[in-house]
Amino acid sequence: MEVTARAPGKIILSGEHAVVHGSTAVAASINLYTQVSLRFSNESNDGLLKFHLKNMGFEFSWPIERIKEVLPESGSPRSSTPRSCPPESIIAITNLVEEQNIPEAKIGLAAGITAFIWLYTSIHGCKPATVVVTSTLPLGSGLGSSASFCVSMSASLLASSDAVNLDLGHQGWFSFGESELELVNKWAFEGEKIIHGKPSGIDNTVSTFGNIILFKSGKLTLMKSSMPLKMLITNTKVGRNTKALVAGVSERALRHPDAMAHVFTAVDSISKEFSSIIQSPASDDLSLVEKEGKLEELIEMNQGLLQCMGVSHASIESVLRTTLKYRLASKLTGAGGGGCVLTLLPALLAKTVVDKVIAELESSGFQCLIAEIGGKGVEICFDGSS
Ligand SMILES: Nc1ncnc2c1ncn2[C@@H]1O[C@H](COP(=O)(O)OP(=O)(O)OP(=O)(O)O)[C@@H](O)[C@H]1O
Ligand SMILES: C[C@@](O)(CCO)CC(=O)[O-]
Ligand SMILES: [Mg+2]
Repeated sequence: MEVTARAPGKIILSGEHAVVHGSTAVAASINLYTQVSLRFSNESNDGLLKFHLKNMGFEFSWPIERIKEVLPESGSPRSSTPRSCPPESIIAITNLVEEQNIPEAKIGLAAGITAFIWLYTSIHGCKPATVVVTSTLPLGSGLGSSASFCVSMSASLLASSDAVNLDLGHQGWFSFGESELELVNKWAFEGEKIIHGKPSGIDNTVSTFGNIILFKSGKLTLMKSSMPLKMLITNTKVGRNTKALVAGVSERALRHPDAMAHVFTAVDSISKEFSSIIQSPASDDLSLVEKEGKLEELIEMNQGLLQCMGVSHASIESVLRTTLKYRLASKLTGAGGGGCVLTLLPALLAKTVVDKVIAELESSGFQCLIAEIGGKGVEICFDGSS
């Protein structure tokens, strides 16, 4: 039997970085996905754990016996009890990853492969299998590729474990029940910790549950927007690493605790106001245009505070200057330092203007897309019946 899971990427509308320090943030799923397929091999077969990154053309494999030797604890997996990877296991897994001789230019993948080995061996122990990953998300660009990788991985592993009871006769994509989703989210968070260092959990949570969410200190509230939220996403194509950016903000907060506490509080207020505006119905008191005007101001204020945290970048500033020429408000999304920028496209904005902004951004070498936001979270399907 083959089981496949797919989990969406995300945009953060307000509150990245500050959310790691306890502030409120607002995030939405987008219609770009990571997909993971898992098929167990016959015990008598080649005795390998195979891991294919299909888009990138990489095929890695480890003899099961070698994994048992390096990770003796993997003999007793506990799929229903999410566990953090202890430092000694990180060292052991790093050895397994290094044996694969990943090219230097792709060394960022090592973190994802480490998370895979931890999740696989913790949930399934030492069974031979083939795991194939495909993704339509750009990696390391702020759209939550690491979280959607960890969520789709955890979902495919759990769907084929004793921890969840599923109807194998299901046709096409279907969703887990609430308690299974919670378990997927917890395991994915353990994977994110390996990739990110100190994640807030917002990325894996929105990838698991989909929708638009309000998130604070590990707790989510599902939201419904009462207004259209059309977002232009511009990828600066400047590579960066969330772990390093998150650590940089924490170091700044240690150096200037008072000032940074005020920055985080200001972001908290911005996220709360943002969520109340998008949820409140348009009325005579506040028309759609007025609501959009307020959101634009909050977006600009949030970007200013992100710059204050030290996570903007020349490429991000360049996108902001271009969109400002068209009176459009933008902010970085995700960890910053490059990666993607969000621009609110007001509902009544003429298509000719949208086309012009996109043309100008793309002529500078950036890549634009308009994603659908707030769709479903993680889903699974059996035997390619999608
Ligand atoms: N499809 C994938 N296959 C293997 N590893 C992946 C995949 N997607 C993500 N990763 C891992 O996640 C890393 C990127 O995560 P990172 O958190 O830096 O960026 P992001 O998640 O795209 O952006 P953000 O965290 O700002 O939303 C990659 O370097 C890799 O280790
Ligand atoms: C930068 C950050 O706030 C969001 C990354 O998408 C990190 C996190 O919350 O884990
Ligand atoms: Mg990430």
